[in-house]
Amino acid sequence: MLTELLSGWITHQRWFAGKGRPIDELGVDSDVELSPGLRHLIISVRQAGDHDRYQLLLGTDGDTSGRYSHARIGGDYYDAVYNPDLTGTLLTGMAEGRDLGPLRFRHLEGASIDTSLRSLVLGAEQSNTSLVYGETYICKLFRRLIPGINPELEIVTALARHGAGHIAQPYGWIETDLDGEATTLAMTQEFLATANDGWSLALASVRDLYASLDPSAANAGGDFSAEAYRLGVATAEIHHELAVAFPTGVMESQDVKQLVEDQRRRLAQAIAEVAALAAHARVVEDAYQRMADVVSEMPVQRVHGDYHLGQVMRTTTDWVVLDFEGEPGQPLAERRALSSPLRDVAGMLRSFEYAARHLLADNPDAMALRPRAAEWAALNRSAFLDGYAAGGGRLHAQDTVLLRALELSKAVYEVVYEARNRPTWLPIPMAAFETGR
Ligand SMILES: Nc1ncnc2c1ncn2[C@@H]1O[C@H](COP(=O)(O)OP(=O)(O)O)[C@@H](O)[C@H]1O
Ligand SMILES: O=P(O)(O)O[C@H]1O[C@H](CO)[C@@H](O[C@H]2O[C@H](CO)[C@@H](O)[C@H](O)[C@H]2O)[C@H](O)[C@H]1O
Repeated sequence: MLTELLSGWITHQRWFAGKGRPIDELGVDSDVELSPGLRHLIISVRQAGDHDRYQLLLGTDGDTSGRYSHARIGGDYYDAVYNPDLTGTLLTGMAEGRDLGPLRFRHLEGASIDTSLRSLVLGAEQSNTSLVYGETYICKLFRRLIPGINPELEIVTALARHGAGHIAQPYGWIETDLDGEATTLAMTQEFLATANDGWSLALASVRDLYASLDPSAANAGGDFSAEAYRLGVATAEIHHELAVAFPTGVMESQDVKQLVEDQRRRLAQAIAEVAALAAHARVVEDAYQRMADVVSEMPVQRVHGDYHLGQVMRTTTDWVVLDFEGEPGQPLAERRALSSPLRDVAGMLRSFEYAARHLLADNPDAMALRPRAAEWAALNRSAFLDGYAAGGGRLHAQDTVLLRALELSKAVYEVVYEARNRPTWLPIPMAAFETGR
């Protein structure tokens, strides 16, 4: 039976958020034939009181033995995102503004979409699945569905309307109604074919530093700091554009204290899930307390919300920011809430730490390289912050306290994320609580 096959298969998918917990029930909420051999499913997964919905493209043309055996779900079914003979229907639907049962395919006003292009699945570590059509479009299928308009679509279309730079142009989307709310299922954007993502560029620089005889991060051939500076400038500019396109506000002391309480609750939840974090609770608590004591007025606005080196791409001319979705797994209201732009700054600073430390794992010279890793992270941290200030980003004296608390808060989130998804990476965020910064 299809639901049994899906229960066995879904737990092995990178984007499945309920790993490690048994599935109590899996049901099909919506099943729409998009074209012969291709069905669009929305499924409900119930686990220990939690209810999550996911979408998938189900290939039913029986081609599971050969080309799509790697995507086999079971029986004659497979994950049809891998079949370019079938996925063209998504582009055609958006280009033509089709309605198929409960599914609505839409394009932006004036956008013309080339429907002849064939897709490939992007082979990235992802929470969603992206299809690249030719070298022109990227269509991201949001796997785990949260009722409401996806913040990515909301933000990118608003920024495009304001003529903002630093974004990949949006073309179209697919939506349906979930719990009575219009809910984004997929979104198509310009594919930046010649760009490199920040994570690979940063790792190339770290690799170069570790291999070089010159012990200084600034002198090594793959110095990243000029890019970190430009990224800081671009980040400040995108924050400015977000502040123009959406409402802004100032959080008063009382609300800051409430925010700190929320962070404390998240820390307690994280400790309940990852016991090793308990040993570091004091460091995090102290930083949160300082935030509650010192931060009296905090400017807030729409932000990226899950900003890291994997979310930014260097084109030949500039940095482009992707994936304005916020932290996957957080409730939509939280992801859309106004927040300090320094949350994004903190996210990127954490990412420099990740890049520096990632290549130490399994490295026989790890002990000797540790000071270089620290130097690389410090150099790029400071270049990014300089760029952020130069680009008009707000960074004042009291912000040091806020930034520290936000960095540790992000590290707490990362501990849970890694424990669930990549346990061997856990030491990277754990190290955040040991440094004396
Ligand atoms: N518009 C784009 N052009 C080129 N590559 C992209 C584009 N959007 C995403 N990517 C690639 O896909 C990766 C993951 O994209 P992202 O939007 O962060 O997905 P997810 O939400 O699943 O993490 C990026 O790191 C980048 O390599
Ligand atoms: O990009 P996503 O929206 O899927 O974000 C999630 O996955 C990220 C990893 O893919 C994760 O980011 C963490 O690992 C990165 C290196 O892979 C590192 O650069 C980031 O600083 C670190 O937070 C992100 O937290 C998670 O939400």
